[in-house]
Amino acid sequence: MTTPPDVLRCAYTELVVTDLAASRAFYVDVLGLLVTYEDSEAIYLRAFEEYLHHSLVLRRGPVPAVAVLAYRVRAEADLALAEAYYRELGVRVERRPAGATRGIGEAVRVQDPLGFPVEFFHHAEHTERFTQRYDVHGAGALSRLDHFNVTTPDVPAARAYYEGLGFRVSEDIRDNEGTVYAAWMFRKPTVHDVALTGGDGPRLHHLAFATHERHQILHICDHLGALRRPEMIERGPGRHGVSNAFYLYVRDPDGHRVEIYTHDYYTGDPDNPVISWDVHDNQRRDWWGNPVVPSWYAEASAVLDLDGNPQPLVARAEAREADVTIGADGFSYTAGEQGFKLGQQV
Ligand SMILES: O=S(=O)(O)c1ccc(O)c(O)c1
Ligand SMILES: [Fe+2]
Repeated sequence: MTTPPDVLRCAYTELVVTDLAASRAFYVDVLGLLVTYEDSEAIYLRAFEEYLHHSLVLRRGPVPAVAVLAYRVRAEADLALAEAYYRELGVRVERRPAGATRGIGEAVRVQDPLGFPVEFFHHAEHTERFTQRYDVHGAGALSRLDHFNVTTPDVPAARAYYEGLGFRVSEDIRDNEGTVYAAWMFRKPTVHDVALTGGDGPRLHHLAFATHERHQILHICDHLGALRRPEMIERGPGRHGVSNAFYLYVRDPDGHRVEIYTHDYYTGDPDNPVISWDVHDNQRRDWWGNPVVPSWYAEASAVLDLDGNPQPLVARAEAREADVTIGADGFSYTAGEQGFKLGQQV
């Protein structure tokens, strides 16, 4: 294989939304993202610590979907490496001129081997960084985009593909028979830039923004309560087992899933130990043992191909986590000195 591009981190995604005003109310008024630019067709958003033009684009369209998952690369020269790497993989590759996406320089956009629309860019327009603009921060104050979580049928194959791009595994979920249900992979020195969730795919399971404080996550819950929109809270707040992050999952007006996430850990040393969880460990997905709601396993966002058409799904052939943990997490167990403790039954 040719040399892969030097990926720095996950950088932005573009979501197709059916009601731009309703989405603006959710991402700006509730989640507190900053508007870098907006017009009648699209809104370009960033979080408080971000100085590139955007980390999220909302584009008005007829069907909710994901138009691109974009990674920033270290230098402009990495674009040629990306182009050669993906041409050697035999997938569709497009060069995009600067400005093809507002605020983004020249880019390489591909349909990756897993079926996802993925873009690599270096140059992007700089804008004001609001790190200390506490006069503007709401109580929810998202600081930066943290990761993508993608649903894909074959987790080991997806892991090998991302390892080819220089990503490393921080944690995974597997069973004693060797089935891998999920894996977390990183370029920036945190738990992940991308997580691989075993399931029918390609789909986007969620995008995640980081906050600095747990109280900011709690405020978002209180804010949704005040709007009488508790149904937008899908899972959490809680403490993850994998990643150790404090988390909340909310669903936007189109059902796109957004995680708000804080307190994971540093992974930057070359000997960072991989943590493997037993799929039956009732604390893997919620450290307090709370069950995972069935919709969290079942639902995810469609992704578009490079022509803007929804990608057909490939069914997962191996066991599904929601099946092997009976219900959401009923009859799971947590092994320990006291023997097995059964998880909550749904
Ligand atoms: O539910 S898990 O603890 O496996 C988990 C860990 C980290 C994440 O970002 C996530 O979405 C889910
Ligand atoms: Fe996540």
